[in-house]
Amino acid sequence: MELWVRIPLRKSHGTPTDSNSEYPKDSWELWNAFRRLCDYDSNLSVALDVESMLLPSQNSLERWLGESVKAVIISTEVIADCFVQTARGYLLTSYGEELITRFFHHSVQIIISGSTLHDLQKESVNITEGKFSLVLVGADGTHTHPYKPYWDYVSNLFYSMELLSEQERIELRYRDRMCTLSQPLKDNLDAEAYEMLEQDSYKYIQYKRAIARALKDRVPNEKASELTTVLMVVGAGRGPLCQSIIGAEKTDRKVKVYAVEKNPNAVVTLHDLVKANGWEGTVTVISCDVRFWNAPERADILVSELLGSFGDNDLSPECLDGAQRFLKPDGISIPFSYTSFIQPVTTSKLYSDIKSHNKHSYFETAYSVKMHSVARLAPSQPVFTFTHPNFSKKHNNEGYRKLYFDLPRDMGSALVHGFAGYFEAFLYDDVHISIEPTTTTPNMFWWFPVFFPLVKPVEVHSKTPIEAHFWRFNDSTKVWYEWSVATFPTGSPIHNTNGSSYWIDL
Ligand SMILES: C[S@@+](CC[C@H](N)C(=O)[O-])C[C@H]1O[C@@H](n2cnc3c(N)ncnc32)[C@H](O)[C@@H]1O
Repeated sequence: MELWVRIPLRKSHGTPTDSNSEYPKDSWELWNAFRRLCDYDSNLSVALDVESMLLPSQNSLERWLGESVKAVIISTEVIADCFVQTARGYLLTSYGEELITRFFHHSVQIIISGSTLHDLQKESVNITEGKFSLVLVGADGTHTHPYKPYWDYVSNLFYSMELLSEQERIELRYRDRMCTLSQPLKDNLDAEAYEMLEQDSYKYIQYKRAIARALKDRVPNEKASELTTVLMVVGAGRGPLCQSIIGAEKTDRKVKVYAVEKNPNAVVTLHDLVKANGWEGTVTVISCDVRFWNAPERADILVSELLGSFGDNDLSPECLDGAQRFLKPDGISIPFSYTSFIQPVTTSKLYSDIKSHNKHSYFETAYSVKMHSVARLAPSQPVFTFTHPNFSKKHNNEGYRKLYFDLPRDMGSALVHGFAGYFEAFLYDDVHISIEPTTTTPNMFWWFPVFFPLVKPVEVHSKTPIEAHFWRFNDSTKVWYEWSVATFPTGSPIHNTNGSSYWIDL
């Protein structure tokens, strides 16, 4: 059985609960109290009752996008308020337009309730003005159904929605589908994964830009015909970064490239690529794990793309620590720095999906997911930063961060189901790639965000910051993250202690 609870969309200012009334001022509190009593049962959803098109603040509405909202109920009276009578007839105002279209994007049903308020025979008018103009009567002056104008209102909003971009259409089938994070160090990527990876042309454009700048800075114009720059591609895959280097050769710099790759299947394709392009004199293919390779000479530039959705989670720090042995003391690493970010989110959908497995370890695992039904509760903040090369003898790749997130004041309370994770990487100078929402590289699609769930969702209030703790640990065989929330009065236990549920093999 599925139960949809009809909740009015209401939030007035002031304290969440008025002491004189049983009814909370913020109807989200009502919903939250009820589903908490039902232990966050995933068969419980919301039908939001829009009482007026004079809506609560954007921030408070935002919370509902992460909740399991199945329907939005709009009464004919509310819609009638959107018809403003003018000298030329009726015009529709844009109140509520954004709310309804945002719910359309989440496949929420719109229910029209109440009796019809427009006597269309008398009020037969043609409105063609403005964005929301509608025809209230058919060409022959009749309507097939008395609710047609209300249906027209809603469908007009639907048809005036912006079309999805090509990329959004491709990504539709990945929305809110969680996958365990790949481990390209332990496992070998298959041909399909390389195929997808290589389609992300914007990433390679940025690499090409970074490599060209680094080559020019390394060798001045007047020495371009004399000096040869040695580049090592660490984790060359099937060769697109070698192509970026050769493409960057338009800088007229002479280059010698070592392409190191540990996946024997990718190495076969890499050899073919070198042969097909006649690069034998420029590119040497090395079939080896870079951590155990003895390079015949030192490199000027290390080029790598060993980044996971959370930056360091594909163990780029550990691999590049191994590779910098053969980098010249003044050598360059592309990327030279990367940072992970987290932000607290409400996402009933992902929480229910994890809960359905009925296994504690699933709540202590990070997932890659194209988040869609999600409310981002506060701006993201940096967690771990790694810079390369790092010749300091003391450095280790463990880390700990305590972060405070403030909910917007007008948001009201919210439920945190976990954290969305992202990365931003600087390749060379200011050339960067990012999936962090405020600095994201447009049209890059290979990396989806990471989701770190919480075993029990944590309730937070706008006056109390969310206190999050993140750790990165390693031992001789693996790397893992631990995380917890210590927000008063609830908080959470530490997740994934000692990497008991989720880890990345070294
Ligand atoms: C994300 S893919 C990137 C491939 C390619 N550079 C590109 O950008 O299309 C990472 C590649 O690094 C390889 N790799 C990971 N760790 C490595 C290591 N320690 N030594 C050599 N190759 C490694 C993987 O097998 C994989 O082919």
